[in-house]
Amino acid sequence: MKIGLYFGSFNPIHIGHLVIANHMAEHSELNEIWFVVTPHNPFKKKSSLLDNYQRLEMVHLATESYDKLKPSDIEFNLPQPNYTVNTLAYLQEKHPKHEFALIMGEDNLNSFHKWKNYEVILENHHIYVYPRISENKAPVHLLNHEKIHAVNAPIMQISSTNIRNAIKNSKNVRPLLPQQVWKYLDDMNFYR
Ligand SMILES: Nc1ncnc2c1ncn2[C@@H]1O[C@H](COP(=O)(O)OP(=O)(O)OP(=O)(O)O)[C@@H](O)[C@H]1O
Ligand SMILES: O=C(O)c1ccc[n+]([C@@H]2O[C@H](COP(=O)([O-])O)[C@@H](O)[C@H]2O)c1
Repeated sequence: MKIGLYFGSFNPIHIGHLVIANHMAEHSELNEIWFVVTPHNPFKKKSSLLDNYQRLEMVHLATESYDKLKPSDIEFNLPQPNYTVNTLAYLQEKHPKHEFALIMGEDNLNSFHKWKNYEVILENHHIYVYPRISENKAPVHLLNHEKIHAVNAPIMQISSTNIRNAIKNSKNVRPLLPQQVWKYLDDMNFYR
């Protein structure tokens, strides 16, 4: 099977993430999309992060009615911060018959050349990149790389950071989140 790995902090998962994952599941050769919930992105501070299992629960609630979208807690027991190259090696060993590709927004491709062993990732995996509005452009050698594929997915200007800030300021964020995720967040008083 061809699996698209959608790595993220998902703090919280929002409809921007879901629209992209569903687009990839329906309009590419990928059979399934796995949302890999990252305990600790090497480039981000951990302080504003909800607990791993609470973020995983939100991904579970968001994806449970989609056959091709699955949550993954594979990074929970791997060393932190989580370097994607290590997770990919672990996954490939665990599932030798699957072919793993990465899904990432243009914002992540801009800094991809700073990721640990990014050349090794590119040697072994295809990367599907979808458009996001960002100030920087990715380096040309990456944009033209044979393993990097641009995907014409819709652009949604939503971010988890804006959602967290809006909740803190008592704004209504309900349309930006899958309904079950909003209810869970609200019941648990998250991000207030
Ligand atoms: N609105 C969106 N549309 C498409 N992709 C998105 C969107 N928001 C985030 N992504 C992508 O989803 C992946 C996981 O993102 P992440 O969990 O960091 O969400 P985020 O909204 O960017 O979070 P934060 O604001 O906390 O940095 C990344 O590859 C990121 O580029
Ligand atoms: O491997 C790296 O060096 C590396 C550097 C920065 C980010 N990543 C991963 O990229 C993913 C996207 O993270 P985020 O927080 O932007 O959703 C997440 O899984 C991070 O662990 C990985």
